[in-house]
Amino acid sequence: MKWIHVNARFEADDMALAEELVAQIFFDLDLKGVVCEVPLPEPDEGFGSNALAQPDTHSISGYLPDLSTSDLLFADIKKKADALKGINVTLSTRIVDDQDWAESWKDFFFVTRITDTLVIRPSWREFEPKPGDVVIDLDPGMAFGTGTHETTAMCLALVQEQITPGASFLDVGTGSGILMIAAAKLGAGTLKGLDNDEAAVQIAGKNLEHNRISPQSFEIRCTTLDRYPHEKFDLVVANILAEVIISILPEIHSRLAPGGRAILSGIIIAWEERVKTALEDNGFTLVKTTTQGEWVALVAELV
Ligand SMILES: C[S@@+](CC[C@H](N)C(=O)[O-])C[C@H]1O[C@@H](n2cnc3c(N)ncnc32)[C@H](O)[C@@H]1O
Repeated sequence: MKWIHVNARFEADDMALAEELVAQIFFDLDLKGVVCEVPLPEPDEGFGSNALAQPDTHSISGYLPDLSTSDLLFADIKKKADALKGINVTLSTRIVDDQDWAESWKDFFFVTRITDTLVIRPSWREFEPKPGDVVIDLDPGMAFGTGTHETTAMCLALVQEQITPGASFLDVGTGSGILMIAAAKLGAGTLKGLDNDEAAVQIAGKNLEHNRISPQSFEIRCTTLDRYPHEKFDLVVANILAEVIISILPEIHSRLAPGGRAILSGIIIAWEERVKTALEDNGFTLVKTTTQGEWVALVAELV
């Protein structure tokens, strides 16, 4: 089958907000394989043949099936992109084969050291770990969560910092399962994850198995938190948009064990204060704030 690769290059004063708004257009119109391509610093030396070209501009890409209705959909993307205030979007398209697009995003995913000891290794790249390294082997497929996005990187570092041996862990919006794998390798006891995207649930399960996480120790469901059983967890992580986080704070609250903590990420700086106010309104105490680029991650516990 043929697909139309749609690329939206964009420029704005607030690039994080622009990324979110342009990506939302792609998600709303149900484009497949949506990825954000962000210029990254050059990968570390020593990656040798792994060091492939990186994007030099910010862009969002996605795929439409090449059907008779595709022109209408593309016109809709253009109309919505043109309506974004203060964001200059340039759209381009090209026809590709199914096999090409399923693999093309891999060129932009490298071995990434998140903390002194926590490393993400894409399953198709080679890496020689140092003594003490905790390595997450990942093939995110079409699910979000490669570790290179600031929101995920902050979550990973905070999971490493906040996890206690044997802790029960819940990942709300698990995507590729990257945070569950990190939690398992850093000593969590039981691991539960959920995502409202069935494809993510499948990919996450495969990634946990690939990392030799015992199937008895984890469970991943396709659902939302309001429909999730009322179990208690020592650590709950949610890397979702700020609006969603605010709406599920009561659900998170009721699933925290005494002394438990929540790591909340996916919050652009413009939303930081609103999330902090919502935390207070919902009976949480803020423990820590971290920032990377335009993104904020918060750690909170019950009052
Ligand atoms: C930003 S990604 C985070 C993925 C991964 N946890 C990480 O940190 O990289 C958000 C994930 O949440 C899922 N999601 C979005 N809204 C959700 C909701 N209301 N309930 C459950 N999952 C949701 C999406 O499908 C996506 O996989």
